[in-house]
Amino acid sequence: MCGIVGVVSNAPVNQLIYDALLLLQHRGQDAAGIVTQHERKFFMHKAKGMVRDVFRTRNMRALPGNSGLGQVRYPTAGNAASEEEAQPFYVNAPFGIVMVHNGNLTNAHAQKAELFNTDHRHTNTDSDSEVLLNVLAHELEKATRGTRLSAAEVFTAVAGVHRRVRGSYAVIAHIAGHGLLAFRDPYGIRPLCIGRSSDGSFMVASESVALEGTGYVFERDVAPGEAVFVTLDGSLHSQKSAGHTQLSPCIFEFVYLARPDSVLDGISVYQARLNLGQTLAKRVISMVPPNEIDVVIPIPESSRPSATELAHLLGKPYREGFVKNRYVGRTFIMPGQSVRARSVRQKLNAISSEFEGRNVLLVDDSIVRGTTSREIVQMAREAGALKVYLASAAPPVRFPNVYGIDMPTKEELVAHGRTQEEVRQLIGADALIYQDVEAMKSAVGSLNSNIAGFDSSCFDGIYVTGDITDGDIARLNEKRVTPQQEGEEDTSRLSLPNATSA
Ligand SMILES: O=P(O)(O)OC[C@H]1O[C@H](OP(=O)(O)OP(=O)(O)O)[C@H](O)[C@@H]1O
Ligand SMILES: NC(=O)CC[C@H](N)C(=O)O
Ligand SMILES: [Mg+2]
Repeated sequence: MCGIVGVVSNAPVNQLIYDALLLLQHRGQDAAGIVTQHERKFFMHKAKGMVRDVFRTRNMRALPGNSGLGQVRYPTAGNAASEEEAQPFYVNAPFGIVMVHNGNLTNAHAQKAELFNTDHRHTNTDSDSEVLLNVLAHELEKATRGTRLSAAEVFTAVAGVHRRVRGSYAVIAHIAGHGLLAFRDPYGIRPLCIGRSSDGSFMVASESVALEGTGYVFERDVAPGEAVFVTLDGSLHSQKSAGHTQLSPCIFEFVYLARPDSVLDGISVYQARLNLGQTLAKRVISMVPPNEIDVVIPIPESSRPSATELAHLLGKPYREGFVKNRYVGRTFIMPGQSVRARSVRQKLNAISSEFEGRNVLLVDDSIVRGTTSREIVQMAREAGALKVYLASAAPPVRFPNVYGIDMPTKEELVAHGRTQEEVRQLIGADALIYQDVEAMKSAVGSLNSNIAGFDSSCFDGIYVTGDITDGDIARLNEKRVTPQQEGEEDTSRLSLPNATSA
């Protein structure tokens, strides 16, 4: 995941894009970038870091113009450390295009070769997004050969992109002098929505929170396989540009990635998390007698809605036993395992009085590598808990994600190849209760009957774009450079002796 935003307005957009990126910061903390357009010229600033650190006043002043786009990056392809892979990406022909991408292509290697061998286009990084931009540019060149650019040519080009690329892609591109283009892959794996302000200007963004927080009114989601083109004078054109489409959003957006105050594809993320808490309550009651639980404690931040609902249904007090340092970012989306492990204790601290002499039920939204849960269970014991039970509002994460979440190999997932009992021992809990896969799908799916299904591949191994083989996964990881590969100690796989001696 990453956060993306694009705007066509009749007033300067630099501050507006900055504000929207701040509202999407939870989707990417590694790099940020903005491009604006003024008199057919693009102005860009991008760098590694969070939005507040990347944009100083002098950078903001150098972003003039009434249209533009931006991104916050969470690297899931190429080199996490590379400044050059921060987005937006730019190509000068045809017309001049800048683009931001949320998602991951699963055939970037093949497209890169085709770009080089057949289209004679050079890409200079290992980013799949640079490949995607060059495919778009090539298709736009083909569609406009000998004609002027209008919405029809733009949609022909996007149809060409759908024919060539596979994987997940929510995209916003700006074509110099012409307009803003947004499109979503045929499965709508990553979210994208569109809104309008009272003065008639448009915003396209990953999540509705970015619209609401900047004074825009949510209008609708971009449909899977649909392309939307807003010309610089503010007229909107849209067309379904992909053949077969089937809305199958990533269920992990509802579990963890998105902000709870967003509504994605007609589903309130907050309500989805409450529902997950309800179904989890049934599992908890079947595994731990409620009279053995004194208190329900969430692991901040994302598990809170599920934990409140769970506590309510169990009839147990809900208490805040951990305080989160708000200046430490989200641990799961940090690149590199050792930095993630260190961050858990920097980020969360226990309030001993909530634990002393009590049997506590800790609730998290998901257990991925097990980094958070193992530390937290130890901290609860150190704070004086008698029994420490752990419940996860999501089922075990057992399969790699290829659509833009940083879970590239199954080996690093704590539940891969292990029984629930083995995971419990590793984490050191007295009981471990996971959500059931089907219960998760119906808890979220019941909130919008128009959604045929979800991409739940990290839980069930079913990839909505078709079979993904171990070879594909290995190839996707071939070009990845993580901080570990740049010299950090690799502690990505939890091992049993460490866990039990703790
Ligand atoms: O098993 P793990 O590999 O540790 O990953 C899972 C944890 O990571 C996330 O928290 P994070 O700190 O990223 O964000 P949050 O504050 O939104 O909960 C998630 O909410 C879990 O707590
Ligand atoms: N997670 C994402 O959406 C990342 C976009 C792109 N694949 C990158 O790594 O930069
Ligand atoms: Mg968390």
